[in-house]
Amino acid sequence: MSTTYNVVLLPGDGIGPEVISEAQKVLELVSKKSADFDIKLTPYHFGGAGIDAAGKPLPDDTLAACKAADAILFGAVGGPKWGFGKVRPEQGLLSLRKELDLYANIRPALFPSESLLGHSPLKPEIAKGTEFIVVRELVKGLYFGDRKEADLDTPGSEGDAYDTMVYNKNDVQRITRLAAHLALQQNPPAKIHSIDKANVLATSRLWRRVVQETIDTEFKGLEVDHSLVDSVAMTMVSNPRKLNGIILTENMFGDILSDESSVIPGSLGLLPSASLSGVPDGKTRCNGLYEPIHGSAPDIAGQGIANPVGTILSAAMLLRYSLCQPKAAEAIEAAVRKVLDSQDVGGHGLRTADLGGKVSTSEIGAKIVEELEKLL
Ligand SMILES: NC(=O)c1ccc[n+]([C@@H]2O[C@H](COP(=O)([O-])OP(=O)(O)OC[C@H]3O[C@@H](n4cnc5c(N)ncnc54)[C@H](O)[C@@H]3O)[C@@H](O)[C@H]2O)c1
Ligand SMILES: CC(C)[C@H](C(=O)O)[C@@H](O)C(=O)O
Ligand SMILES: [Mg+2]
Repeated sequence: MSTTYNVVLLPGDGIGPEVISEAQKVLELVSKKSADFDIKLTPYHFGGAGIDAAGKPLPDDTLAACKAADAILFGAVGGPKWGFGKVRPEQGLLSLRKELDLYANIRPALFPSESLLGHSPLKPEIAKGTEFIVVRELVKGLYFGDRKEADLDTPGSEGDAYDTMVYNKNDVQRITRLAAHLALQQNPPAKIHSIDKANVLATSRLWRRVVQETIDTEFKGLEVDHSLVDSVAMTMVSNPRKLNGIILTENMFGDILSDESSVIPGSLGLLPSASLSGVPDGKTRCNGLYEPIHGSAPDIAGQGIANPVGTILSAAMLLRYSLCQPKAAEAIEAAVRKVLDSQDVGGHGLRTADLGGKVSTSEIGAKIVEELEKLL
């Protein structure tokens, strides 16, 4: 008997709906071709689209559907229409991560195709062979601590504002365990690079000690080193292979370092992510939200030129981690690689504008679907 998986689609704002629509076609094909399972895809309002439709970025029916789903595929939220006012699209994303306790954000910075090397702004000999996965703690830290907005309008107000970074032992232990789990899935086990700012921050001194103790007591034999975030930001673009393995870090550092990592393969539009509430063992279905690491890109929204690869690779992660369908995930990754490696009529790679090509979002999506059809 065939299983039906319920996947919620959150297209969101800006280029979100454009890239989600291509990933949707990929998941529909996987569903059609499988004898064992069906994927039911249902869209809901979220972000700015949620504010417009229901007055809040995470409408009640969207939250209820996400809680009941097997997985969520998300595009991006935000944009100048909603700005940085009291009700912001981004608040919906933070609430959803918190509501589902999606504490582990996995952001692989691997080359989906070696043929991209020539497009990386880094010299090929520097970029080649870079393979690391950023594991970012996602529900604590500066994003969720006590905060105060500045009052700049009341005469006499000093206009002070603050955000507080809070971590406790349990927060650091559980994300370390997940990073160790991912390290152990590689052969030989990957090295863990824990990143902090222990020379300044109390939360970082807690982080460094608990990471080390968790590895020493529960994962003997795994290698871990500790570095400061400022120098790692430099290493990432000067000698990125030094970071091969697992980069383990807190919420804000992980946000910044993962965008920086997209420079290595050449575009922010290429990188996928999974946000999980538990360890992905490939057997137990794991409630998760899957999204490209980029935002709503207001500068190119509506032009049909956004790169959908990061979202399509996020759909592959969804199949692997939440639906336990590794073969379908591998087929999608192979189809993406095939398309990025192939040439269009002008002799250039089949690429969107961010990678120096002229192909549209939907043309790349259709080509990936065509290749996938041959592999499933
Ligand atoms: N997960 C999310 O929903 C998410 C993530 C990051 C930023 N945002 C929001 O997005 C809005 C815009 O933020 P930003 O401009 O700083 O970051 P952004 O990631 O949207 O864009 C940064 C740059 O990368 C380019 N880019 C991004 N994705 C691309 C793609 N798929 N193909 C080709 N080019 C791509 C954009 O054109 C832009 O030049 C803000 O409101 C921000 O809060 C949302
Ligand atoms: C939109 C914003 C809240 C979000 C974050 O900072 O986590 C984004 O930048 C991301 O990387 O998913
Ligand atoms: Mg970000």
